[in-house]
Formats: sequence, C-alpha cells, structure tokens
Amino acid sequence: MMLVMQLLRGTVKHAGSSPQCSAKRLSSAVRGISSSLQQSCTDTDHPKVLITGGLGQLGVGFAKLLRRQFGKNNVILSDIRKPPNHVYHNGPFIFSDILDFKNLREIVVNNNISWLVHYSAVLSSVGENNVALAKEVNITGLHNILDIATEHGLRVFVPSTMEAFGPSSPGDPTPELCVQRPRTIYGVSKVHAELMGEYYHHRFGLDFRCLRYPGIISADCQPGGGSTDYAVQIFHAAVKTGCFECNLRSDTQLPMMYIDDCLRATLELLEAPADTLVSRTYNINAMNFTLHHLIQEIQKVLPDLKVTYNVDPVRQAIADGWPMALEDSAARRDWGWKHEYGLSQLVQTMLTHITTGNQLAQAY
Ligand SMILES: NC(=O)c1ccc[n+]([C@@H]2O[C@H](COP(=O)([O-])OP(=O)(O)OC[C@H]3O[C@@H](n4cnc5c(N)ncnc54)[C@H](O)[C@@H]3O)[C@@H](O)[C@H]2O)c1
Ligand SMILES: C[C@@H](O)[C@H](N)C(=O)O
Repeated sequence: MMLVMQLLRGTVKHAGSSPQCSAKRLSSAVRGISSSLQQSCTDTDHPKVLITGGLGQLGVGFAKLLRRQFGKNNVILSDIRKPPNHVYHNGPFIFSDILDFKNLREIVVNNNISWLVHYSAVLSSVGENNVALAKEVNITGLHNILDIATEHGLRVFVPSTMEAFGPSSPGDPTPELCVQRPRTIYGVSKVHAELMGEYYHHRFGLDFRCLRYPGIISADCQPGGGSTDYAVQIFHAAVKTGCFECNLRSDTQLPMMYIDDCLRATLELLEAPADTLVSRTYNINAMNFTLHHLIQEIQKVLPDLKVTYNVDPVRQAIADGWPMALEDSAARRDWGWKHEYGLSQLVQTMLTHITTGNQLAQAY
C-alpha cells in the first residue's frame, strides 16, 4: 500500500511540474484510484497548515519555514490584506477574516486543514488605541478559531506573549505559573486565549499549543503596532538615518528573541509528541537586555548612532509592568527548547540584513 502511494505521489509531482502533458488526466486518475487513500497519505505524510494573520511580522517567515519542511502546497497563508507579489507568487494565499466563522470553516473543510496557526491579532499599542477592535479580533476571533479547531480535530497553535503578565507578576524572571493581571486589552485577551485554549483541551480534547513569546525582532518585515516595536525600529533608524528617538527609559529591560529562534520554537512545539507536553502554555526566553545595552551593542558597529529620549509616561508605566526575563525551564525540559541567538549575534544579523536588503524577499 505504501509503495503504491509513493508511486502515486511521484506521478502527481511529475504531472504538476510538466506543462502540457496529461496533468489533468493523471491527477484525475489518481483521484479515481482512491481519493480516500490519497487523503490519508497526505495526512500521514505532512500536516496541511492554515496560517491566519499570515502577512504580519511572523506569518510570512513561518510559512517559508513550514513550506521547506512540508511542501509549498501544504501551507496556506491567509489574511485580510492583499499580499505583496513575492508572497502571492510563492505559495497558496487566501483571503480569510477570522471574524467570518462560516468562511473559516469552509477553508478548513475544502483544504483538509490539519494544523491551524493562529497569528491574526491586534497588537498592544494599536489595541490600547482601539479597544473595541482588539476585543473583536483577539477575543471573538479566538473563539471562532477554537470552535473550528475543535469541530474538525485540528492541532491549533495560538501565540501568547510576555504581555500576558502585569505589574503584580514576579518580573525577573517571570515563572510559567504566577499571578497574571495585565493592564492592556492585548494582555487581557492573551490571558483569555491561554485559559480558553487550556479549557478546550481539558474539556473537549482540543490539541491546543501555546507559547508566550518575548518581543520578536526581525529585519524583513515591519512590526505590526506592538509596544516592543522600538527594538526593531532602532536597527532601521541606525542604518538609514543614524538617529533614533526612544519613548522608553534607557534602563528598561525586556525579554527579546530573534525571529529565527521564535519560528523554530513554534515548529518544535507543534511537532512535539502530545505525551511530552506537561503543559499546554509555555514561556520561551532567549535574551534580556536594556535599551542601554542594545544601543551599546549597535554602537560597536555604528558608533555614530545618536539616541535621544522622549519618554512616554503611559508606555513606560505599561513596560514597567512586564517581565524583565521569562523563566523557560519547562520548555527546555519537555521538548528541548534551546535558543541560538544572543544579543551580539542578533545585532550583527539585523544590521547585515538591513544593510544588504530584505532577507526574505531575496530568499524567495
Ligand atoms: N511580534 C511579536 O513581537 C509578538 C510577540 C508576542 C506575541 N506575538 C503574537 O504573534 C502573533 C503574530 O504577531 P505579528 O507580530 O505577526 O502580528 P502583526 O500585527 O504583524 O500581524 C497580525 C496580522 O493579523 C491580521 N489581521 C488583523 N485582523 C484580522 C482579521 N479580522 N482576520 C484575519 N487577519 C487579521 C493583520 O492584517 C496582520 O497581518 C500575534 O498573535 C501576536 O500577538 C507577537
Ligand atoms: C511583545 C508582543 O506581544 C508584541 N510585540 C507587542 O508588543 O504587542
């Protein structure tokens, strides 16, 4: 049986890549021989993944990583925005508004989705300026995702954030389990997501997996309106203008991670056997630095960088309530999490990518 399926897969691949030939005849013959066999073959070989909110800072890079592993057509990016050409031409893209339950269900059914990576969100700064939108996207949208994932037996990944903690949480480091009383709608919606996902896991058996990401730093995509965006913007400013105005104090220390580590952690958690997961929500940590340290490290390469401060008391008060480091020993123990990028590698990598152009666009 296995051999037959391997032969069939080989035929389909060949047919798909040769222009005229009997691509249609071959595919329909394959379908005719056994559509259910073909179905189970796809399922056992590779997951079929849908990424929501896929045009944000994380989604495009994650699609690229997954497509390398599972094949281009097994990973569908979706969003409510029009994709740039390099994304549109490099794998399946589909419009999907996570607030449209029926459409989401149709996409999952029609594409035989088995993993759902839920990246749609309204981030913290945008959320504080539009609480109604943040409630709608981050809470109602999440309910749609959990219901559809449960209905169709999907494995679902929902990212949480260090911003799910607040001023009354222990901050250095912040453990997995402690008081969580965030003061932003974004943080509140993420605590809600963690609890709802875990509840669905225990109550309905949903395969819910969640990581609390630190602030994520990447060169190829602008961040989407979060409170940690400064840690990305400073690199672009350093290269392009040589000056940066910061709205947080220089001694503000937050946990941060380079995007490659973040996306690899996400895939590793998604692939981890269920019985190794003692928890369904894990902290992950890589490096923890103050702005002062970040500036010093950038100035080793670009000594002329000038930084001025125009501290925003509202943002500073929020940032003061976040963890200075996340305690992530459970992830390291249960599924072997290990970060690769520290501050100096991060700075070198970011400056190289920004100086030499868009890494992701070039790689495509
Ligand atoms: N980037 C970080 O530093 C970071 C850190 C912690 C957690 N996270 C989480 O990771 C996830 C992805 O983050 P990101 O940085 O890529 O965010 P982003 O803001 O860059 O992207 C979010 C995407 O969601 C889309 N979206 C908004 N409303 C939608 C809707 N109704 N239907 C479908 N899509 C919609 C947007 O168009 C956007 O492309 C989010 O859940 C975020 O909370 C990110
Ligand atoms: C940290 C994370 O959740 C996001 N970058 C934000 O600031 O909103």
